[in-house]
Amino acid sequence: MTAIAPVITIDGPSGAGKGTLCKAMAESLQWHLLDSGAIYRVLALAALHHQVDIESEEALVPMAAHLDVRFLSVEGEMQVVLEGEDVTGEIRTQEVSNTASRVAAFPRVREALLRRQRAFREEPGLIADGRDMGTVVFPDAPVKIFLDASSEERAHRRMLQLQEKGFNVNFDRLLSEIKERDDRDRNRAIAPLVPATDALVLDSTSMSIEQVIEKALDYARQKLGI
Ligand SMILES: Nc1ncnc2c1ncn2[C@@H]1O[C@H](COP(=O)(O)OP(=O)(O)O)[C@@H](O)[C@H]1O
Ligand SMILES: Nc1ccn([C@@H]2O[C@H](COP(=O)(O)OP(=O)(O)O)[C@@H](O)[C@H]2O)c(=O)n1
Repeated sequence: MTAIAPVITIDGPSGAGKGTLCKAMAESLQWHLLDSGAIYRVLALAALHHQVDIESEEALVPMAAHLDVRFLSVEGEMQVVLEGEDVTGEIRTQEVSNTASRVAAFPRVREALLRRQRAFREEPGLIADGRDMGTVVFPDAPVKIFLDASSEERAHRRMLQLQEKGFNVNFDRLLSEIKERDDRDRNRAIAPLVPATDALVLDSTSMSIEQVIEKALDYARQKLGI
């Protein structure tokens, strides 16, 4: 039997710091990176571009199955290309964030995206960022981390991040959107946002980025014996 590449899954709610941690771990270990949220975001954007009804699972499933998306690495940064167009910035807007969490609630949409996500599993290993990486997509992953933080802290982080990118954002609106999205992600019938039973739960509310990276890398190295 061929050995399959190891996976480190990082799941958690919006703004917990998953993307930041995954990028740092992928760089440190020189492993591949899967940003599964970006796939749901691209699907949401494609639906908006093509005026597909985002309430219609029927209409979304074929889009998900045939999504023409490429993830490129340009000077160490991920570039997202949808149907030949660079949509790296556009998939991070609040409208796309909210639409992504709505299309992600449909079971057959998730099913249609499973194989695409699993294809990222390649040697020497994969760092997988999302909501259901440890529970559904890679249940056999040897290292699973669930990264959390209070909703206020996450909204604050997201506000600073969006402001840095030049977006004009209101904290109260951001907080209520984050809570609404968390509720939808946590309470959906399929692949809800919940820590895997064998995940290390890390609350980053009072931790710096450096502390989170150090703790996660120590834990992963110890579990993998590397
Ligand atoms: N422990 C932390 N303390 C303070 N800010 C953080 C921390 N972790 C991440 N951030 C910042 O919060 C923002 C959201 O982080 P990100 O990695 O995009 O979260 P997620 O992928 O979970 O939505 C980024 O601007 C990031 O730099
Ligand atoms: N594995 C995943 C990843 C994202 N998603 C959905 O996609 C949305 C956007 O994911 P994201 O990881 O880019 O979101 P942020 O954490 O960056 O805010 C989430 O709110 C989820 O609804 C999902 O359902 N499953």
